[in-house]
Amino acid sequence: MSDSMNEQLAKHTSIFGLRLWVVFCLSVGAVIVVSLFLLSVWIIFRRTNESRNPKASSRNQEIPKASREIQEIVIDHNNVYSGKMQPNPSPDSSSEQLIYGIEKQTFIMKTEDEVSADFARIKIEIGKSQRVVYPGKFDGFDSHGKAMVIQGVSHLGWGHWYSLRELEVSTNGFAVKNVIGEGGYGRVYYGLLQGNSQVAVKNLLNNRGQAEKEFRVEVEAIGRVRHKNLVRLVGYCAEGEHRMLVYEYVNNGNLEQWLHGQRGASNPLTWQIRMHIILGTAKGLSYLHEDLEPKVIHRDIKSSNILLDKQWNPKVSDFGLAKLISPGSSHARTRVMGTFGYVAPEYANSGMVNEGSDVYSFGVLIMEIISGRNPVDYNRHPGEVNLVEWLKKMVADRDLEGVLDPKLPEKPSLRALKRILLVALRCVNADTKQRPKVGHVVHMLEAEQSPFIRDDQRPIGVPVSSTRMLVATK
Ligand SMILES: Nc1ncnc2c1ncn2[C@@H]1O[C@H](COP(=O)(O)OP(=O)(O)OP(=O)(O)O)[C@@H](O)[C@H]1O
Repeated sequence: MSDSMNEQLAKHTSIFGLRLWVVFCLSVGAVIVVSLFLLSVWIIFRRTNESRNPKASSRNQEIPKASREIQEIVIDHNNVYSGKMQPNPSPDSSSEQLIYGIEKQTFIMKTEDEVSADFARIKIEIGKSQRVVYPGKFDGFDSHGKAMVIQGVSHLGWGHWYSLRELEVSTNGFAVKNVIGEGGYGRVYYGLLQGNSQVAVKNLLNNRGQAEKEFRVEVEAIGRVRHKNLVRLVGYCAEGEHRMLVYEYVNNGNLEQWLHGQRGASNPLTWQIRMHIILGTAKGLSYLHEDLEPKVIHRDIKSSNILLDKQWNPKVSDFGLAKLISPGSSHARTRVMGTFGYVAPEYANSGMVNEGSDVYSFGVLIMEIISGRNPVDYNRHPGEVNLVEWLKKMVADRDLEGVLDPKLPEKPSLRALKRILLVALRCVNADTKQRPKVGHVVHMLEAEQSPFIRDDQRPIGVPVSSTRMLVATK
């Protein structure tokens, strides 16, 4: 049977005298090639169609009538990023800065996937949105990313749309005496709006389109969130080239000033306040990582980005570098950005960012809060320059009390110190998979700060009655 089949297959055919089995193989190959060709033609046709008419791809998503205007903005947003890897326009950034994120770069790279993830997210958010949209006032961004604002005050779904004039009046014409801070992306002014609400107005530097990007990232990352431990973005302004972000005013400075600056020198933070700040920061972060979809990775957790109110509640600020990660993705690949000393090693090496990178920075922040030392301090002895390395060594040498900030008014119990050091060390674990989730950190810290503080947990030299006094008076 098989012999006769072989014979048949070996016979010569009329097609160039080729044997039957050769003809057979050639036919199968030809069918495969033609199918692949047709498939690719179909894919190209679909892509061209979608890029010409993005609405067509979302035809099946129901978008409330009131939100159509925002959908237009989304489309323009997509144009601005153009769906391609953006080259770094900063010619002077050295490779060292690039790897370690010593200096903030002027661009945030987005891959095509990230852009479409953002795109999809915004559409979904808009679909869900119950907020009122004021049609006909804001025309979104034109294809060059410039805001097209029709005269007067307008609103964009969430938050308040401020006119430049309104913000000028509230900040005394952006007076120097109103400056409350200055970051890599612009100056921050104190403002008093009509109705006496206090705000902080961040006037974004228009550095090769950076203002536009910072503006969009912050609005996308925190425009929609409300949490006691996150600075609230109350509105924004985009007129002509101007891009401004308007936040709730947080009235007690930032943590860096309290740990390393004048404020803390005369009135250092107590152990309880420090623990309260750590817990609140963890809660804010866990909200970003675990309660939002897509989750938000802050990427720049550091003491100057932790603002404090008079009750010592910490509020995480500065979402200009935030990254959104869609459900199902374990990480995003981005340009390494952040602040030297706080950036997780794997992120610095590979550009892969996920919650673990924030957890690492948070671990460094805990160490900074306990020790009162900067994450990197070149004024110290060689073995003490890097806070994480120094602290690990101190723990290995069993000199736990040696890590405490000498400015602390009173020392904590050894047990409380051990607990918080353990949390910090776990957060900076070199293996990102071994780091805890921030939600877990919150549980660990809450267990530690339970009202039933045992005697051995009481700060050294502090009577029982004052142990629970969390809010110190200044
Ligand atoms: N909502 C706010 N309320 C009160 N002060 C604020 C507010 N936002 C910012 N500030 C002050 O302005 C300073 C500058 O803020 P900004 O976020 O621009 O920069 P930064 O985080 O200090 O630096 P960089 O952006 O370069 O990392 C803050 O450190 C803080 O002291």
